[in-house]
Amino acid sequence: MSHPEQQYLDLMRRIWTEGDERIDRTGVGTRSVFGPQLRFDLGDKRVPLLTTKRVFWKAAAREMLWFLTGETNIRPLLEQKVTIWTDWPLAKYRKATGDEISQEAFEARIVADAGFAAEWGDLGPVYGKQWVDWPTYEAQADGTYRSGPGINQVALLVEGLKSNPGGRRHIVEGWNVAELDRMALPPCHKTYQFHVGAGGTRLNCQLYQRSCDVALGLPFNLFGAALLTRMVAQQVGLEPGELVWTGGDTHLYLNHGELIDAQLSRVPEGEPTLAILRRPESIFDYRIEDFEVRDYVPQGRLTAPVAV
Ligand SMILES: Nc1nc(=O)c2c([nH]1)NC[C@@H]1CN(c3ccc(C(=O)N[C@@H](CCC(=O)O)C(=O)O)cc3)CN21
Ligand SMILES: O=c1ccn([C@H]2C[C@H](O)[C@@H](COP(=O)(O)O)O2)c(=O)[nH]1
Repeated sequence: MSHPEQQYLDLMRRIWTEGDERIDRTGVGTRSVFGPQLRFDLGDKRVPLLTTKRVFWKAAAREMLWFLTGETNIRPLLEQKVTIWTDWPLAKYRKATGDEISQEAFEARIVADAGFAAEWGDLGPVYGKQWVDWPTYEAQADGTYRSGPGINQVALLVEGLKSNPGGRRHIVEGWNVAELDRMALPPCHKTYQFHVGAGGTRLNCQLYQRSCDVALGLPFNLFGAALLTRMVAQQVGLEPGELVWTGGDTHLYLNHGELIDAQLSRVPEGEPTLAILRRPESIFDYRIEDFEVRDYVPQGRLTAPVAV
């Protein structure tokens, strides 16, 4: 049987050799395929964490925990030294002020100055906001609308899986059409659907990712989705089942060639596992210390520039 990671490498090779080339929004250019699928068995604590390069899984885990807090400001991420979201607020700040501040100085200022963070560190109503506080509106007698209570999709998901495991509506959705224009980036990993299988014992998850940066984003997104599935499974008392990942526009940036050549020359080895050390009271009470990755011996780090 081939290593599960081989699916990732095969996808990478297929996009690089057969992908359709185009100029994308960022101006960098991509090769792209549409609609691929990857499947990973999450049983026996297995986790889709790439071994053909070092993936900073703690950054992905901290990002996932940040989503679950409903937070949309990058400040709490930066306080934990997670810098993957800095580029967007930084570009906006530079453009608005003409100040060519360095990334490090911008990040330091977001951490040091709450007022500055409130003004420049927010990404708009992205993932976290939609997941745990999807806005609602209530019609008034005079025909106007006022804000209603937010909807916590994640809490409803956990409740729904417990009360109706056979349900076909276990979905967490990030794509709030009415608010897309206020988001720094419309959600990429936009839909998570959960499914209870294997005679009611296992929790499966399918993630639909409308747009995927295979070299930089996908390694994080796979780990994040597996982590979310594991947390939800633990909360509802199910064994982890399968993670199905489906991509929309699934691409490689043209300036990622060096990383791609290096990674495709490597062979996956080992079987990392993810242990959750504690069962918190709720899906919202996990901490980074609760997660331990074992048997992770990745090959060397590979870096590539992120397209903004
Ligand atoms: N073009 C693009 N690709 C993405 O993957 C992406 C975006 N934009 N925009 C929003 C978020 C931010 N994400 C990112 C951004 C940067 C890295 C990145 O640079 N990763 C490096 C270093 C990670 C680290 O130092 O912690 C890596 O080697 O994986 C990964 C995911 C995923 N998303
Ligand atoms: O979690 C994420 C977030 C973003 N991406 C990538 C996918 C694209 O390369 C860009 C987003 O650009 P759009 O023009 O909005 O599609 O970010 C990712 O792979 N994973």
